[in-house]
Amino acid sequence: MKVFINKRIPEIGIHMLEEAGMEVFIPNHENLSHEEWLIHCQNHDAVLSVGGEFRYDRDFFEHCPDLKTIALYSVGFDHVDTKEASRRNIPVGNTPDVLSKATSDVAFLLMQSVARRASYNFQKVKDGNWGDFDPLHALGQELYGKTLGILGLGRIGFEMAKKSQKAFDMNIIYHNRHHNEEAENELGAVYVSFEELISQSDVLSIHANFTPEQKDLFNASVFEKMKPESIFINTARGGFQNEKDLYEALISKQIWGAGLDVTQPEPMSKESPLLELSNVCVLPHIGSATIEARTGMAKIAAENIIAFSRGEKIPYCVNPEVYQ
Ligand SMILES: NC(=O)c1ccc[n+]([C@@H]2O[C@H](COP(=O)([O-])OP(=O)(O)OC[C@H]3O[C@@H](n4cnc5c(N)ncnc54)[C@H](O)[C@@H]3O)[C@@H](O)[C@H]2O)c1
Ligand SMILES: O=C(O)[C@H](O)CO
Repeated sequence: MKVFINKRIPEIGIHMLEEAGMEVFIPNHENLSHEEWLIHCQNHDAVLSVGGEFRYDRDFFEHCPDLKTIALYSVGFDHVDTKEASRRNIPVGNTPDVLSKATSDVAFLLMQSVARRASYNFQKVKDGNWGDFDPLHALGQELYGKTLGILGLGRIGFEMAKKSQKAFDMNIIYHNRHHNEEAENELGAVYVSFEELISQSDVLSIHANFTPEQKDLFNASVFEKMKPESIFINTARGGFQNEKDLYEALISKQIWGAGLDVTQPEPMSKESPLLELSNVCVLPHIGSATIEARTGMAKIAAENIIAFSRGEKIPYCVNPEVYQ
């Protein structure tokens, strides 16, 4: 099988594919145009797809009739029309679990950074403005015993809830498509409605999978129902937040602060007004950026393609209906 990888991944993944007898092609420059990417997909049996900038939609599939499988180098698959892939008998794989700890670590890091005003204080040091010990200045808030609300309590949400409870004895409430019994039994997590989630959370952290219907779910009407001391965290997808409304909510002190690993669009413009606010911390989509997670992702993506090449079901499949 001929496999196209649009960006270099940890060597282990490439090695596994080559060991299994595949011909692997990786372009020698990374910023592929849409057209270049499409041509490579047309000329290969499988694509190991890194990043979310290329969309696997109906138009894509029409242009690539010979592509047989897609192995995403991500757990999120919001850039793939999975129904269309299934209709064309194309199994699509993702990389769950191996990045749950790393990504939830980033949500946890953002929660603490915002609560203790890390961006603001770091900027002061960089500006040569260390300042005297001041009992009334740069005060953050403590997280102990507060309520963490999770939207989308799946794999990553569970890890975030677990570490927040262990570290800060936080109460966990959540809203999900279905009850998460493990979280209810192990962490005492309480299922609430979306309205209760937004009005009761001291920290609200998004860990749901993004779908187009959820675009701008967090908009002015939601922010105004949140607590004035609440912290908004998003490590899922930037499409969940209306950034203009988020900015308004922050400057009008409807909420206390925001920590984002994902923005809309990505990359965020350096002119974004959100970057001027001292109660905001933005990271450039680094949730899974650890050696361990990225290595695990490379192995899983390779396993998906190898299983496909052997005529087996791919082990991590986001469109299982393709096998029915
Ligand atoms: N920042 C990063 O680098 C990074 C890294 C990994 C994953 N992610 C994002 O995190 C997402 C979650 O990953 P996961 O492995 O935990 O997925 P998961 O499928 O285990 O969990 C997601 C949960 O969200 C729920 N859900 C979806 N929409 C919802 C809604 N509107 N309301 C309530 N619940 C909803 C689902 O039922 C599911 O239980 C991914 O889809 C991806 O977009 C980001
Ligand atoms: O969905 C994912 O896995 C991330 O966004 C990339 O690591």
